[in-house]
Amino acid sequence: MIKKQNSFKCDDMRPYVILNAAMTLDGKIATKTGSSEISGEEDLKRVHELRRDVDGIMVGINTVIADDPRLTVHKIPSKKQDNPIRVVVDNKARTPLNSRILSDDAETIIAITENSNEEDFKERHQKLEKVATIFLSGKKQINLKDLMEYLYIKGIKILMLEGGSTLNFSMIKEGLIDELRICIAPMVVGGHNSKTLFDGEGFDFMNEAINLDLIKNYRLGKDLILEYKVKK
Ligand SMILES: NC(=O)C1=CN([C@@H]2O[C@H](COP(=O)(O)OP(=O)(O)OC[C@H]3O[C@@H](n4cnc5c(N)ncnc54)[C@H](OP(=O)(O)O)[C@@H]3O)[C@@H](O)[C@H]2O)C=CC1
Ligand SMILES: Nc1nc(O)c(N)c(N[C@@H]2O[C@H](COP(=O)(O)O)[C@@H](O)[C@H]2O)n1
Repeated sequence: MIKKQNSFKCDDMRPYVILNAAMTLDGKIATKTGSSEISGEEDLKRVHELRRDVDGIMVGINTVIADDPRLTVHKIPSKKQDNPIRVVVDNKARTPLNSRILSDDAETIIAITENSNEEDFKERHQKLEKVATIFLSGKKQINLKDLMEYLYIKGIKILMLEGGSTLNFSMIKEGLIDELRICIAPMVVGGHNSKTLFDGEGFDFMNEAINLDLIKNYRLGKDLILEYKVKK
């Protein structure tokens, strides 16, 4: 159980953030059509043990729309209390009301902007308010640092980030990721439009890169697991 370990701490008023993802050898986290079943059975078990051990789990809205994830602990024996609080980063309140993430398996927090020019924004906001906890922040884009502070105050001390690639890049660029646990599957799918582990706007030069320390690597079934700490 990782909750009891002291190494999962950061100095700021924010959760310790672990990015977990599965990618193909060519760095893709989904194919060009959005198909994303990458991990082998053993890796999925590892992922669900991690979900059980964290306080919260966060994804971007495009992941909710593409995958309709549950984000619960359901691949290992578990109780309802094992499910982490689910968090969606969703500027324009686009989370579909029939999403599995809104099930009563756990609390769901949807972070949306304070205002949006989008048609029906207010109406969508009001509907979501009835089925989820709403966190308001930012004018056009969620302020991720404010969101992290809010989650910390809510009691989320360890947060698992489960993608997708746009949110992954924003989080690491803002210095909000502490650790990465990456499953590399022995597969190649190609495609210049296929999502990679980090997309977003990217950096211009190598000297801007985020540097990592490899702390652990091991085989798990057919897959390779790499664990890194982000150098501060
Ligand atoms: N293999 C794996 O391990 C995983 C694969 N995936 C795959 O990733 C793909 C989705 O990734 P992607 O399309 O990049 O989308 P994301 O899931 O990263 O969602 C990105 C969206 O989040 C919203 N957002 C709000 N605030 C921010 C912020 N501050 N920074 C960044 N984004 C913000 C924006 O949407 P808006 O402005 O509209 O609100 C943005 O377009 C899917 O195909 C999914 O299957 C996902 C997770 C894991
Ligand atoms: N670790 C991992 N391996 C894969 O192969 C994946 N496709 C993902 N995807 C993430 O898991 C979500 C689905 O979760 P549920 O099983 O529905 O709870 C998906 O949305 C991605 O965040 N992860």
